[in-house]
Amino acid sequence: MIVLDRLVKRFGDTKVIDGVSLTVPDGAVCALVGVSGSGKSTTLRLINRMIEPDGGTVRIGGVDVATVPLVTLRRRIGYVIQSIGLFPHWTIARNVATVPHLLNWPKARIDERVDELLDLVGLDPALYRDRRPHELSGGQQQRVGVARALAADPDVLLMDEPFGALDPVTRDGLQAALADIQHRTGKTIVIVTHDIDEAIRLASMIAILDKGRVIQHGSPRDILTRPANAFVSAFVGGPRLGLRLLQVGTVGERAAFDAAAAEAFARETASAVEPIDAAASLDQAVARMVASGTTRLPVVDGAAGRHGILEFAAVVRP
Ligand SMILES: Nc1ncnc2c1ncn2[C@@H]1O[C@H](COP(=O)(O)OP(=O)(O)OP(=O)(O)O)[C@@H](O)[C@H]1O
Repeated sequence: MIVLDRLVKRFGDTKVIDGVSLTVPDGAVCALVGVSGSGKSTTLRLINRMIEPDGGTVRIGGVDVATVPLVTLRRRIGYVIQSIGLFPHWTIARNVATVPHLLNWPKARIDERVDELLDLVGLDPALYRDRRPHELSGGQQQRVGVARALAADPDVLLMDEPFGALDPVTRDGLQAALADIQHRTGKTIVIVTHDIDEAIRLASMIAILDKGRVIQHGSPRDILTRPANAFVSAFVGGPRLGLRLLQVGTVGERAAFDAAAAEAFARETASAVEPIDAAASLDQAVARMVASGTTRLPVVDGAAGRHGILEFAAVVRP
């Protein structure tokens, strides 16, 4: 668990962090969102002591980070930034192994770890291990940045606009890869983004910052359905609010599972309509409906062992 307690940071006369308190549970993905200059990056950098606070504390797993030697802290906290910062003359393997080298791991253990991590971020070790950074695309380099941050198996991953510079297709791919990595490793992740859609897609909790303060935090659904004030409402809402609400709702919540629905399921699947998983989001369901020109989809709820049907009318019901 990461606990930020009444953090304050001044640069000159300006208080850029003004009493930030926030608790990020183990295994959560917390997105810090807000407009430019609201203090997102500064908050992130206070967590791993890239900068020191003027007031307040950061505790990770109950330990005040101010009491932990910096080398130990860097090992326990992975850090990924937008501009990647790979060493250009080093191979990809050497870049990924930056921290294990510092820790003097034996060569065989380093080699094994590098291959495991390249696999994890979706880069074939045999193809990429011995290349230099300039022989990779921006998206591939960013994957290497994530692998490097995970090298010493940190409990916490801090990410500062990691996908900001990428084209939408590459960004989608990397967001999915990150969600998968988080699912498999259970890391606690704090990610800075100014993109509320990225936050909704990746995060289990969102903290909205404005002028160095957390003005609201909660699940993506809470933030969308119960914005604390007009600022949050304008920030998360606008013309795309309806589409964002679809992202935080699941098929299972809106599908019917009674006897009639089970019969409709059988009819639809008999005519070769592919069922959708009850855990899928409603925007995925609507996308499928639009693409296949239908207003109903058969639904499989694997967890509860039942079949049902999702009608478009149930999706748009308030
Ligand atoms: N080293 C520094 N010296 C002086 N002022 C700084 C320093 N770092 C940040 N600031 C100021 O602190 C405020 C918060 O900056 P921060 O980078 O945390 O914002 P942000 O929300 O991450 O913004 P962005 O989305 O533009 O990256 C800004 O007004 C910035 O100019």
